Amino acid sequence: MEKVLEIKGLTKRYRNNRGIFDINLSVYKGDIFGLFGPNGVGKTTLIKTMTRLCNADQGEVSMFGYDVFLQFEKAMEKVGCIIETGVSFEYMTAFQNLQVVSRFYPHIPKTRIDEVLELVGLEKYKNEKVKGFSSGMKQRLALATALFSNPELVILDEPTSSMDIEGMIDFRNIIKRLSHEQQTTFFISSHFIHEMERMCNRIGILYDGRLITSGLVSEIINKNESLENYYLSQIQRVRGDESDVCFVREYNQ
Ligand SMILES: Nc1ncnc2c1ncn2[C@@H]1O[C@H](COP(=O)(O)OP(=O)(O)OP(=O)(O)O)[C@@H](O)[C@H]1O
Repeated sequence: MEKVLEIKGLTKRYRNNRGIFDINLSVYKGDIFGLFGPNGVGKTTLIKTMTRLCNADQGEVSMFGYDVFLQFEKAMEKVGCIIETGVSFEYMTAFQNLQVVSRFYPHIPKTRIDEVLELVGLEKYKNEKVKGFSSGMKQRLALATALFSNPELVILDEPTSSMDIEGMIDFRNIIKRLSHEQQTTFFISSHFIHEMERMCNRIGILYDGRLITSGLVSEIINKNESLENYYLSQIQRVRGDESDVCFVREYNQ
């Protein structure tokens, strides 16, 4: 298996002592890796630190064998990202926004604009200004931007947070198709555990800034009824007390 992304001992501590601590993980070609965790556990911090949007205190990150801190441009050459919210120009149409993106990739034919708009289901709205888009439509446009250059690794931070059920299903199908047909590798953060279970083949659980466990979703489901059960058992393990977790279980019955 070809390793596309490797993180070793990555630590970023904010002044308030929050952050991410000693993160170690590997992602392989064609993986759909899900970084799961509730609000505020450090998903965005991890993504920002591994892509150098934030300075790391310690640790190593390599993409395609290149050190992100020492050979940034080489490491990021085949990477597409949406971090926090995708940026778009509100007074331009979806098509014009992608025309702006296309200027950074002069070697890619302009026909790619229509191709990605169709891929994310925005072809009908391509001549509409982004200011009239719903937040789910903006997330689709952000995905089109991230996929424009046909990257081999796509890093997406909470890409479906504003999408409706159709948007989420479309999103899942796009990701699965690209992973299957083109061996595109995905690193996706989310707090939607059921979505992760359906979409990802590998998962890591972040809790209080620490990666408390990671593994293949198929193996986890075989041993536990669901990813949700597994998550609860892992939280219980690290917390060492059962009370809160039992409450969540009972409440769901
Ligand atoms: N610039 C900053 N300075 C200080 N603390 C920060 C900063 N950015 C984030 N934090 C804190 O670090 C922790 C992790 O935040 P982060 O945004 O990475 O979490 P997250 O898992 O992405 O959350 P969410 O799912 O709500 O987006 C939080 O407790 C947050 O308050």
